[in-house]
Amino acid sequence: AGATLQPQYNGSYPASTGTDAASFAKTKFDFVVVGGGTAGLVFAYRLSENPKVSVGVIEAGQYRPDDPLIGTPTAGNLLGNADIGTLLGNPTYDWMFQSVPQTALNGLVIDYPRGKVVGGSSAINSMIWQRASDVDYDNWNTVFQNGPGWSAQGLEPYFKRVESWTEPELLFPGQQRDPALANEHGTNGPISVSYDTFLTDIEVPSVAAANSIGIPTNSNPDGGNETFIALTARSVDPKTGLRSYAGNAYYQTAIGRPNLKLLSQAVVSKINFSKSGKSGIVATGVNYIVGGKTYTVNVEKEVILAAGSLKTPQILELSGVGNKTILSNLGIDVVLDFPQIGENLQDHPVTLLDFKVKDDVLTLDRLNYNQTYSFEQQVLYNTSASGAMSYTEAVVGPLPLQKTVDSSTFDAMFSNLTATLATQQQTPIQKVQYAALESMVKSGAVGWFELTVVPSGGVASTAANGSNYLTSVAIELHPFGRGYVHINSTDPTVQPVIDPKFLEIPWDAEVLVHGSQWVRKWMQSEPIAGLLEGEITPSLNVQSDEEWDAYVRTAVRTTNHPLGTTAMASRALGGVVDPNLKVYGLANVRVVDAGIIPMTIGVAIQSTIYAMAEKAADLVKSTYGI
Ligand SMILES: Cc1cc2nc3c(=O)[nH]c(=O)nc-3n(C[C@H](O)[C@H](O)[C@H](O)COP(=O)(O)OP(=O)(O)OC[C@H]3O[C@@H](n4cnc5c(N)ncnc54)[C@H](O)[C@@H]3O)c2cc1C
Repeated sequence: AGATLQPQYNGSYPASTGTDAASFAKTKFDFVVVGGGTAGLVFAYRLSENPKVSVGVIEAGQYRPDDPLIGTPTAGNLLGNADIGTLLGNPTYDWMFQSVPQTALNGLVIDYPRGKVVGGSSAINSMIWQRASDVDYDNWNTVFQNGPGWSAQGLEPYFKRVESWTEPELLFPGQQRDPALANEHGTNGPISVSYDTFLTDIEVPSVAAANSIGIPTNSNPDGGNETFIALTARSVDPKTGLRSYAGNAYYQTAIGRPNLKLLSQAVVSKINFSKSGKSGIVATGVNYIVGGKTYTVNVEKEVILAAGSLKTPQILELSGVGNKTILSNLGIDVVLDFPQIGENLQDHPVTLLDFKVKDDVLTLDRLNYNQTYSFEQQVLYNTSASGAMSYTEAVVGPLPLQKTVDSSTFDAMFSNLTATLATQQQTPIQKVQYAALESMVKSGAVGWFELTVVPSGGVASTAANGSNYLTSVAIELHPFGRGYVHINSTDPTVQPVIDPKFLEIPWDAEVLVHGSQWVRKWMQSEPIAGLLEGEITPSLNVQSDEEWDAYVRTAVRTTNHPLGTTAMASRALGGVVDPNLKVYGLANVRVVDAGIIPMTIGVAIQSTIYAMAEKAADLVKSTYGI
């Protein structure tokens, strides 16, 4: 039994997208973009708007237009446990990286899904579309010294440029129809941004329960203040019900341009450099592997690295740009000693709580065990792009820490934090980050931990057939932990070593402990409490702070927002790219992906990445007057 979606797309994919490995190598490109993912495709689309500019994109994954697993919102991601296939953990779509065993999590290994398909992670993500509070972007200007172009105000036109926004039909308890919300959004951009038109039985009572314990509804979370509970936007086209992502919204609409070529199923292994000219270290082209054979494509102007925060550092290191000790140990010739590359890895750690929901309460689990319902919903989706198959997570709530812990707990946590940080050796960038974080958390005006609720089970524990569940989630938005990603092999197909160092700073564990406790309290509040049979995971056996701490350390996962590994910051702070996204010390290499974000922001990161890539395209266009 299960939904009737076809498990795999059976159509024939173009073997390539109008090019092949050998002819791509012979083409003259002004820009070679490494990675046809979220940011890379935005950049390629914008640069190739000018027919005189030639752009070549190299992507490791396949081109899968019209794939229902990618397109159908509920299909590949939320219902990953159903018999309709899954995007995550499926090598056709996912690099399926894993972290090293986490020291503070008793050796737990964290799964790191990353999109490996045209569209990158935007093809496999959960489609939540959020904008952070102004302070998070203003920090890029002030704290990281990138200038006013990188601030909330400087980025605003780019957020709008990305979007075709449709206002919400449904409203949550406490939500007003705020005209200011429309002013925050664009109406002519490639990505369709909309809101759920279908809810299960648990979202509205969850929001009402949060309201009843002092968390108001935010009617305009995109207006510079992300905090409190809100109906979140999502990257779904309301007319077709399909995921709107870099693959279909950007690349597919530009596929006919003769000056844009995308080579799929090709893995970039290194950038080639020349040091002989007077311009310093100049990228001359890149090497890529197709079918075991290495090809070289030359570049006229620039190499744009857009392989994502976990792969761009690997490509730089394989090319001789990185920490000289790591490179020399692997026998790689050092082109540029750059120890900050791959450092400063940050992410949003998360813990989950599963609750059993009463039998007559609708959750998405019904799609899994009730064939009549799932057939009905499939027909509804196919005919009107609506219903359960069109669902994405709707409830988000970045809460200031002070809303979830009392002032004496906050003070105790804060003094422990200060004591921990005092014992640490900090890099220049950490020093300014920690000072900014301390002042942000003390202000009580920034989201520190985010709640969300998923109307299905099997997320934290295995769902029994025929039963209904909800999973509520506590996400830490501004952790102090800093990890790294580095190579330990010269083989470009071997995944780099990923160590997010989750919860090594005790404060980060305390935030998740108190966040999880708050989530339990939320679920024990009416009206959501009346719909629940009880807590399954971790169960009411877990009560004391120590028991919660032990649970959290077995249950941490990533929210899939790794960033910061090629941080945009001044050179004095140890930044890797400058405000034009150029790698310091290299004449013509830029990074345009999540790696440039210097510090975690208080929301999911995709809309920020799209906006950043739009801005990057403008910067490059103005550099060359194109
Ligand atoms: C499972 C999941 C759920 C998420 N949910 C959300 C959400 O709901 N909301 C939100 O805002 N964000 C979400 N995110 C985060 C967001 O989608 C990503 O942060 C964002 O898409 C990353 O964009 P990017 O351009 O940095 O990298 P990517 O989009 O990952 O692009 C990198 C591309 O480079 C390619 N590549 C890498 N190495 C090579 C190589 N050597 N040669 C050739 N090609 C290469 C990859 O295959 C990929 O296509 C989620 C992410 C994941 C993985």
